[in-house]
Amino acid sequence: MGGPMRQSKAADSLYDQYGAGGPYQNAAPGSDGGDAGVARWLQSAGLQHLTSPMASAGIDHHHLPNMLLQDVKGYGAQTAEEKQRLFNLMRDLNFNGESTTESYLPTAQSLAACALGGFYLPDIRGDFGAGLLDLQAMDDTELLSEHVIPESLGFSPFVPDTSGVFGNDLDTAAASRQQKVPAESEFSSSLAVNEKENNAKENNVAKIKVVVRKRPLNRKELSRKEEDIVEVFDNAYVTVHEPKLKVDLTAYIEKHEFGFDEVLDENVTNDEVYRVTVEPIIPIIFQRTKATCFAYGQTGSGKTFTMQPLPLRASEDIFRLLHHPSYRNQRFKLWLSYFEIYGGKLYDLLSNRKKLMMREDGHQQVCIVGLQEFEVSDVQTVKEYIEKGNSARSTGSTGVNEESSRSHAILQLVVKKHSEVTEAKVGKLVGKISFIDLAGSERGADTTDNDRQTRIEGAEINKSLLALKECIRALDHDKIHIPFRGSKLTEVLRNSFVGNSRTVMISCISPNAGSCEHTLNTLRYADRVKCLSKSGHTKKDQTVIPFLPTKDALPTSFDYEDTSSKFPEGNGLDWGRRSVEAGHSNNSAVEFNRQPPSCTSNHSTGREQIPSISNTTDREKTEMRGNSGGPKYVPSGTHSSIGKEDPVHKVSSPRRKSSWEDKTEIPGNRSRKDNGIFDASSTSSQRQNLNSFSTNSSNKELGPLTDGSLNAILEEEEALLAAHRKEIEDTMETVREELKLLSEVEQPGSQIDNYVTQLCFLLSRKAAGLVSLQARLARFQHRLKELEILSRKRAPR
Ligand SMILES: Nc1ncnc2c1ncn2[C@@H]1O[C@H](COP(=O)(O)OP(=O)(O)OP(=O)(O)O)[C@@H](O)[C@H]1O
Repeated sequence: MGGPMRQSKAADSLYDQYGAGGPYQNAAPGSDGGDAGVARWLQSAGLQHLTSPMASAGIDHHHLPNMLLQDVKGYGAQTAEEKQRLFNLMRDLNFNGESTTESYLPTAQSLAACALGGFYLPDIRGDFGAGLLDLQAMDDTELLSEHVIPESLGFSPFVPDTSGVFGNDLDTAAASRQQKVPAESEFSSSLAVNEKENNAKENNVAKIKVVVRKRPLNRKELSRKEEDIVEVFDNAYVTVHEPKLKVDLTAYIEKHEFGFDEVLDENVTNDEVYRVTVEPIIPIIFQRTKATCFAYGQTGSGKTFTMQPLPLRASEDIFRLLHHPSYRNQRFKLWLSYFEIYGGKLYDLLSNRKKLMMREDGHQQVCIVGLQEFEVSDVQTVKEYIEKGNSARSTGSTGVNEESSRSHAILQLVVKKHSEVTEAKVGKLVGKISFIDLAGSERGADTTDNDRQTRIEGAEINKSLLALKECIRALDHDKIHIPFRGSKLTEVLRNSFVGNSRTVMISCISPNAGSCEHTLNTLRYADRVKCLSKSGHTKKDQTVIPFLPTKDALPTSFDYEDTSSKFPEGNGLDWGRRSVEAGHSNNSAVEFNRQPPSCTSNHSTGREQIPSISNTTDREKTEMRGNSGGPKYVPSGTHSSIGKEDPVHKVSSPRRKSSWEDKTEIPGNRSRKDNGIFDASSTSSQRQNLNSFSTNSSNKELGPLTDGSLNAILEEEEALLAAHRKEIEDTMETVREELKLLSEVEQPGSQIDNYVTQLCFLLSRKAAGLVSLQARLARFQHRLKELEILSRKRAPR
């Protein structure tokens, strides 16, 4: 990288300026101009005030590195800007005079000093050599440690071009930069601009962004005349009007308000979703960032609908950047992989669902052994891989969604830098983005319903969603310990979360009254992710304002009259408290009134600024309405949904999800409920489970199917299968030996005694193997029974 050519060119140009022909003729490094020369260098960098302490120690350019140690020695560069100038100066020295003596290598001390001062300049790193000043690489061994030409970053098509050199060939720009040494004022101002740009880039993309997307009412909901109870306003707030019944059967509305970074209503297109979620992250993927975008929400709320277009859009923009003059000479390539986590196990969706193993290397880097990565160089290929992967996903049918995801699907786009000579596969990670389509959040309910397999699936999903939330929260609080080991999902994502990371959570919600409880749970989950965030603003589920119906209102009807003006906030809360005291059994009201004050008081309005890059995308818009085939939004009717339970969640056996196109509603799902398969008890037990996702949820609320027992059962299952496989192999080996023995004994003159002894040995071996497998099987059966008893204890029928 950079290579001797570049250095000698730079050295020549610097020598022209500082040495032979330049204004500082006597100051050529290594020359006897020595002290005066160093003083002039410092002056040229606006650091003349640093010369006096040096003078007493005898000025020598070898002392320059020590000047970074002001924290230790009490002199030298004091501010980040001074340090930056000093570094630039030393870099220039390195190009020029130092080549005649020894190269400057920063000492551990100077590095530490930089770290202490919070000083990190990516554009300096490369000039000192690969990774030498790469402080980020210290806690992130996986990332690229080679020099990525930094100048390019300012010219990203995603960042407004203020430099005026956008579009110039990189080499030309670099060469002109090397030849031109700016005058002092120019130097300082360009430095300031760079610093500002870097800060702006950092700040524009929040570390964690929580976005809510509401889908329109679907055909089935419309035909049932379900109410739309979700109201979005100001693109940042969402109100859920929860229909409720009092003990005397009069209807009222509880209003729950939340605020997030973005709230997208039912009219928002997938294109706009991309713009506010993933698009701002793409340029920083090229700046050694690992990003994660995931969709969370109940089944049928639109996670897959939302997630599926995103990787394709992202790859379009990544390709655009790869071909941009800034990057096209960098030998960057894009790689794609797609796998799913199903029942705590990993499967490669692009490799016939090959089972994958997760391993941790010595540097605690998680490797997915056997995962196929494919190099992609155009959008069409990306699309084909995504379609292939989608068709291999495990899905089942729920009452809400005919093709419901039963797994977490993870699609990763990885930018790697390849060296000139090595084979194709080898490349250093520059940055990556993972897209995760999570399984339906209500799957935790499956821990007590359905068959055993579905319960285990549900428990695993439940556990992983809680673990994910815990990890995100820990990350946002810069906690040292991130509980990655909480689940397979978080373990797999570990690499994406450490170091320079960005996370976008898209919470998908359904608008219909029947999904109210799930919608609230989703919003509370999202709120928990953001609520305690020091960077996040969250207008919390802040009021419980009962709508008291007029006398002639039917007990089962409600409307959306905004009661906040009639009832001051305090009244709502008081009412809520009274309802608890009066033994009101509604969990939501109780839950709400237990909200920690820290959350409810956090009403900051500061929203993150997402740089607008819409002028850079002239792609066809994918309209959510119209060409998507999805249902059109229709204003809610007046028919009541109070008392209706949430649609069914029974799942069918796994099938493949054949979705690239939108899916259509299957009316048949409803009749299953009508047939009485899904009775009230199942719904109430679901509700019981759903409460474990509530605001105050913690892992212990998962009940008996939590970490210990679930992990144990999954491990035992794994061990049983492995033992069975080994038993088959051993048996086959024994059978081969038996066949050989038989053929030998049939030979004329064979020893029958020998045959008897050997057969005896082989049969005992076979029997021992079978007994051992039977014992393991019995143990496993026992564990399953225990699990079943625990589940039933938890949700008595
Ligand atoms: N914003 C939207 N606009 C139009 N249709 C939508 C929207 N969101 C979802 N849909 C439609 O709703 C149905 C369910 O969506 P989807 O499969 O994305 O749900 P999901 O949350 O992924 O469910 P599961 O967790 O069960 O997989 C699909 O037919 C989809 O086309």
